[in-house]
Amino acid sequence: MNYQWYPGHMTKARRMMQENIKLIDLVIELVDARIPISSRNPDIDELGKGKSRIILLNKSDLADPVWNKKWVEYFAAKGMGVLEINSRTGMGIKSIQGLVQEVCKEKIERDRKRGIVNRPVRAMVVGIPNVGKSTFINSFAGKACAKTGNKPGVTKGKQWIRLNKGLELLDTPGILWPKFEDQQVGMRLAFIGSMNDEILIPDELACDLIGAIKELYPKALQERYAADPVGKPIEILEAVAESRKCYSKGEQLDLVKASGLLIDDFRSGKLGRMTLERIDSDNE
Ligand SMILES: Nc1nc2c(ncn2[C@@H]2O[C@H](COP(=O)(O)OP(=O)(O)OP(=O)(O)O)[C@@H](O)[C@H]2O)c(=O)[nH]1
Repeated sequence: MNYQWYPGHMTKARRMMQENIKLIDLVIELVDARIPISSRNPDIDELGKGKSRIILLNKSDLADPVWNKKWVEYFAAKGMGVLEINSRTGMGIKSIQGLVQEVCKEKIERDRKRGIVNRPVRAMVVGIPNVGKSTFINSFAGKACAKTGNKPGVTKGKQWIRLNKGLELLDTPGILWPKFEDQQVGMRLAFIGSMNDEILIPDELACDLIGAIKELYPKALQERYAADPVGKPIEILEAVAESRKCYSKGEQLDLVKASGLLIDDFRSGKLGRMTLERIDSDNE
C-alpha cells in the first residue's frame, strides 16, 4: 500500500511556527515514544535553531519500557533535555520544571548579567498531529494555571499560560508535519493512528503491522491470538479472525473486521507495550 501523507495545511503550519518561534526561548517537542524518529518533524532542528530544546517521549505507557530508557539515552547523548512522559496520567510531568531550568540555564544567566531578573522563560509545545499536544498542555498547566491576557508588544491574539514565576507557555501548540515523503515513516504513522484511517486499506495496514510486530514481538501474537508467529502476515491475520470469531455471512473469515480489532489492540496497548522504531545505523 502507498502510505500517502497529505500535507494539507503545511504552509500555514510553517508560517505560524516561524511567527511564534520569535516569541519564545524554549521549544518543547513532543514525539510518540513508540516511534520516536518517525513522529518528529524533519525540519525541527532548523526551525528551533538558537532556542533551548526539550524533547518529551509521550505515550510512553504504550511503548516498551526497555526502549523508552534507550531512547532517553539516545536523545540525551545528542545534548537534548529529554524525559519519558504519559500526558494522560501525568507521569513524568513533574520533572519537566527542573529540566526547563537546566536547559535554560544560560538564558537565565545571560538575563541576570544584563540586570533582567524574573523574566519568565517562554515556551511553545510543538509536535505532529495526534501526538498528544493538547493533552500534554492540559496536564502540564493543570487546573492552577491562569491564562494571561494579550500582552503589549506580543502579536495580537497570543495567549500565554503562566505556569509559575519562571515559566510561561503559549496556549496553542505548533502543529508540525512529519517526513511525509518517506514510505516507512508513513507506514509507522499509520500504525499509531496519526494518518487518516479512511485513506488506508485495513487488511493491508494490518498485514504490514503484523509484519512489524512479528519481527520485534513475536510472542505477543502467539499469546493474544494463538497465531503461529512464523506464519505469513495473512495467515496470522486469519488466526486473529478465528480467535476473535470474526466471520461474515456464510462462515467466511471477516479479515477486515479482524484487521480493525488487531489495529485497535495495538493502538490501545492491549497487545503489550511496543516500540516499533529502534536505534540503528540510520538514526545514530
Ligand atoms: N495512552 C496515552 N494516550 C495519550 C497520551 N497523551 C495523549 N494521549 C491520547 O492521544 C490522543 C491525541 O491527543 P491530543 O492531545 O488530542 O493530541 P494533539 O497532538 O493535540 O492532536 P492534534 O490536535 O491532532 O494536533 C487522545 O486520545 C489522547 O487521550 C499518553 O501519554 N498516553
